[in-house]
Amino acid sequence: MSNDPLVCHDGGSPRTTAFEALLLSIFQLRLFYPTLLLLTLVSLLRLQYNRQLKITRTTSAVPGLPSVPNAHPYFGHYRMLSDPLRHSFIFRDHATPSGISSIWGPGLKRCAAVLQASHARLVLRQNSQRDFSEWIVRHGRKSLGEDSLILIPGGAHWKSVRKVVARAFTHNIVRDQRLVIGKCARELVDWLEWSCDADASRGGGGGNDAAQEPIEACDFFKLYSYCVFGRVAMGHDFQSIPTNKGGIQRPHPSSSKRCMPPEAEAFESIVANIGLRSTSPRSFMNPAMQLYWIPTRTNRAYWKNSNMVDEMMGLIIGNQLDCMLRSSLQKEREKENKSFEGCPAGENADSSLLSYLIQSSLEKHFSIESSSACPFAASSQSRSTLPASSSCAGVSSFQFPSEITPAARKKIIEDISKILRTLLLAGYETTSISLSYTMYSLANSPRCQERCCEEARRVLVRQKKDASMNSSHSSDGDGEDSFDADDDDLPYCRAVLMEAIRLNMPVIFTTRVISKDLSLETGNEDDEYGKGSRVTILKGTRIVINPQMIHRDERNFDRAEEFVPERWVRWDEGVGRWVDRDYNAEAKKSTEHASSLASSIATPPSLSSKYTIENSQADCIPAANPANFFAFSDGARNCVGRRLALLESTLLIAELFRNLCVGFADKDFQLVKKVSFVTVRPSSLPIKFWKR
Ligand code: HEM
Repeated sequence: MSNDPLVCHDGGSPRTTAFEALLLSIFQLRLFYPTLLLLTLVSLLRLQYNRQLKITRTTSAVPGLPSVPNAHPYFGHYRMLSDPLRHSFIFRDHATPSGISSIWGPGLKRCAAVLQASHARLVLRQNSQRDFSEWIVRHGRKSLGEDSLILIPGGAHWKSVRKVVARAFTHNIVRDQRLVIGKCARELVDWLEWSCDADASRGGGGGNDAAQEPIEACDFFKLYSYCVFGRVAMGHDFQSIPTNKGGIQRPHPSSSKRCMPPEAEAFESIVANIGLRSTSPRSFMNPAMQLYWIPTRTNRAYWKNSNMVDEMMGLIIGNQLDCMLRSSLQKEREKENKSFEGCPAGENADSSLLSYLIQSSLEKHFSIESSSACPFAASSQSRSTLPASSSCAGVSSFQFPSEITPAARKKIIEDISKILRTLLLAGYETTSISLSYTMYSLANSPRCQERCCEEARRVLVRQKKDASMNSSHSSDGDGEDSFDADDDDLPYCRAVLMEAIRLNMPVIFTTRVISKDLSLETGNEDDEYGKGSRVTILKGTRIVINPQMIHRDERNFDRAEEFVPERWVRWDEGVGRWVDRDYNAEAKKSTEHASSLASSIATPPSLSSKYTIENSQADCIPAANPANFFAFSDGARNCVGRRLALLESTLLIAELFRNLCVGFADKDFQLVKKVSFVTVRPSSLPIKFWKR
């Protein structure tokens, strides 16, 4: 028997009571209208989807240029381009002979992609407007602050923030940090050498064939870049590189992931969070991922990590600021001949880039607020401590004050904390990924490892000789020699890094929105476009620049797919060292005396005769044009931390290879990459080191 309440069971026709009829109508209304609404929505979405599909498949984003087919209707080509190795063919195969194609960006944004270095250079040098998706900007700003240099699209505001940051990264300021960086490199290599000995004593033996614990390259080099960032940019030691000090046995570098300081893990999780919330389609529909105040597990973890990073940065910046204030007061007192206790012993007010950031930030506040309230004007109850020269007149007459108002102190700490978050995001992973790619390239090239070793040993010997003559040699205090050199002293090691990131770039791609119509050449002599033909790309179009594809194109570099550091440097017999190659001078010389060029190549010293043939083949490569190298981008919006990245990576390469060799833990290793947020990294790169 049916239990349906709407059926009469007395044998007659079904009857409904008034109440049941009401229920029925509500039930019907309830389902009918939402269903109707849903169906309408789905049809509209389908219509829109088909429209976009038609547009993206059939029309060119930039008229006059070949279009890359099969764009995703909502994400354009961005998703496809995000893995430059797998998808590079869609640029090359669907471009004009001079390498320009037309693509759709997310939300049907009009984009042109360029492959030729001269086009990329033109775009980067003429424009400083970069754009990210609304979602990335929204979540990025939440985590990195409103004024995050990376996220500001361009314009006057970007210029003023960039000025503050760029001042802390000038050539000389970064160069002054070489001893601090050299010491970090020495500590990391000391740890590795200790692990090689430990492996050997456990029966692993030495050399390439020995069984050793594999080291995950990215995790391992993160410890180094975190250490350098802490000491150089913040004047703080995070102790991310384990030492044997204090009698505690350090772990093997194969477990480097577990050595990450908690603040570094917290920061990484914040960065991963930006990526998750702003690039995953599932997150867009999930209110708990979009609204930070909902007490979900992800949001609670986010706030916990964010507070941890804020607290750590607040403490470090506050200490440095107070120290600088005390120093300033000390100087003032000294002038007045009064004794005063300044910074505690060992604390140096001007030791790190942080001091320059603080100073630039003070100057910025100072000049901005000079017309209204000066941030350093002491409150009514405290004495006026501004030195006479630091009146609120402007930057040029700036002198560090000895006291500031509590509100100004808080503001400065907040501002610098945001700048440091951005620098950490931009500099920490990029450097560790670059070093990992360098190990990948060197593991494939024992020949280049040997040349790095030769250069590192030679520079160290010369350094010792110079030091014994001047008797001002600095040692790291542990009886080990570390480099008192910068990357200009180690051109071969620097060339190795440049060549490694030429082939494998840590940053996926960059974009510029062009501010005025741009005319680019589209053809060559023997193609359908013809030499001299041009296309006009309209103002407001987004230009996509994928450096790795530009770097791997024969139009821009000879033997583009090969790892040949010698394209950047040559051996100079006269000075007895590697020197940077002068592309323009060599290009001129080669057209004038083509035949005499090969015979003019000097033979560099070698540790063995093992690689004689390969070395001489490498030495014959034409010079690379540095203007075609975009790993740090170009123009006004290039990488602000380039100097630091080059210095820290070069010093580590020299320190590593003077006594060690690198190889793959697995002999059949194949590089597979993964995209995370804005970087492309090896999904895994297990390597091993052994002593020479
Ligand atoms: C090998 C390591 C590095 C690589 C490959 C790299 C690469 C890049 C690239 C490609 C850009 C984008 C520029 C553009 O859009 O045109 C960039 C921007 C930036 N980089 Fe680096 N970078 C590295 C290390 C660093 C370091 C160590 C720092 C600082 C500590 C840093 C700070 C920045 C900042 C702040 C920006 C944004 C500049 C702006 O928008 O004006 N980078 N970097």
